[in-house]
Amino acid sequence: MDRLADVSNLRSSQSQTQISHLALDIGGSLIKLVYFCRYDDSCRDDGDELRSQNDSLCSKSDNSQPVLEGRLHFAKFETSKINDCLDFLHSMKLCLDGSHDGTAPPSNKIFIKATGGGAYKFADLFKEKLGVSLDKEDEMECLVTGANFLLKAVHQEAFTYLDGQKEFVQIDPNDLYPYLLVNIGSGVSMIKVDGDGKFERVSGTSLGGGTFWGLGRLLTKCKNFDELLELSHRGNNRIVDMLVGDIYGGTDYAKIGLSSTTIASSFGKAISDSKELEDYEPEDVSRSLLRMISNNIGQISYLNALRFGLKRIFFAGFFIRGHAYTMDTISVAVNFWSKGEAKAMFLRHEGFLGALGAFMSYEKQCLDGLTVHKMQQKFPISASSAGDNIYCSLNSNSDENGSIECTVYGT
Ligand SMILES: Nc1ncnc2c1ncn2[C@@H]1O[C@H](COP(=O)(O)OP(=O)(O)OP(=O)(O)O)[C@@H](O)[C@H]1O
Ligand SMILES: CC(C)(CO)[C@@H](O)C(=O)NCCC(=O)O
Repeated sequence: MDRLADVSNLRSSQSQTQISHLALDIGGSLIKLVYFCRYDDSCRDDGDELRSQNDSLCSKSDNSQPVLEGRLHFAKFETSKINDCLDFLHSMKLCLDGSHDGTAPPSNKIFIKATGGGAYKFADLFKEKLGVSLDKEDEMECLVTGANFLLKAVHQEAFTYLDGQKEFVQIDPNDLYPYLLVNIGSGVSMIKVDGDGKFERVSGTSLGGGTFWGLGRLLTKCKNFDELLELSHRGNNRIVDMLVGDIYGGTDYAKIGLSSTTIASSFGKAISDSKELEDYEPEDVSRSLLRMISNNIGQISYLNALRFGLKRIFFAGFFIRGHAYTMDTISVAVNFWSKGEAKAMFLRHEGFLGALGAFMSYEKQCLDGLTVHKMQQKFPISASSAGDNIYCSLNSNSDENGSIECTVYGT
């Protein structure tokens, strides 16, 4: 599978840096990792590595002095290939167990923050293979913490996408709430967010990314997710979908606001007796499926936004993959149903909300402040917990392979 960063690159970058904190989000389809690599030469403390949560992770320094400077890195693995992830983590062993400097804590004291269902399902496997315990954090809470962090602290994190146009949205951290967070993973969660730690999961649907990938694999014989997405670029859904015009003899049904090109029934043309699956192009099937799932999520999201009077909807989760057609379809659905009242927005770190939230929970417990910054520019922003300082921006070329430069400050 594709990975955010090839494991060999990750390994070579590790040799120059030290991984001091790591958090995992183990979902139904993908495992997401967020880890902090300190810059060796800028580290102000004595170099404690990832340790037990009660131990020296909580390094302190003088007032507002940087205690760690480095980069937040992101990586992902397929959950079905969890052994690749375990191998990768095993390759961090030197950092994890502190054996390089003789400060290794007893293995039963090593904790890694983890969220998602896999934090429960695979806890024994992590213990058995790596000797580490997973310190479980609630999935919804992590999603919200991750979203709030990104939206408040990372410059140019949110954007709209309509008619092929991507536009970054300036978020005022003092005027962020309330909003609807729609996380499209294997399944979909819709969360009304009212503040830091103030949220309610108001809806969800099982027709999500897992449905697109699962049905798409069966129907097109694609071997991986990217191949399926790639196919959808080239397809024409009108071959598979039944349009209003197909039913109305080529005309609009203007009285109820439906144009002839509106999809009346996803996959509706496949009812034809004269065609079997082999007679359809996989490209067209993939496009129709992507449109069906994206439309449905866009519509349910809008209805939930309407239910609670929310004007802003942020879409996240790895289903999106920054894919133009997916974002366009979701945006059109929100725009269509809300008659232009509500706005669909997307996040650059779409798939890492949960892992970031789990990472931030180290901060709640012991780090005094995670500060993310860009060399040239600093944006002072109040952070998720009182007293913290977050200065932040994102390295401008950063996409899903991106890392974020940051500093952990002591107060
Ligand atoms: N390389 C990939 N391999 C498999 N699925 C991918 C890939 N890239 C994107 N996806 C899509 O992303 C979805 C998973 O997204 P995400 O990682 O956000 O959710 P998850 O945490 O695995 O699921 P859940 O939260 O429901 O447990 C997949 O179902 C698929 O639609
Ligand atoms: C079960 C979770 C929360 C696991 O991440 C997710 O896959 C989900 O929100 N599924 C949708 C379940 C539903 O509300 O119908």
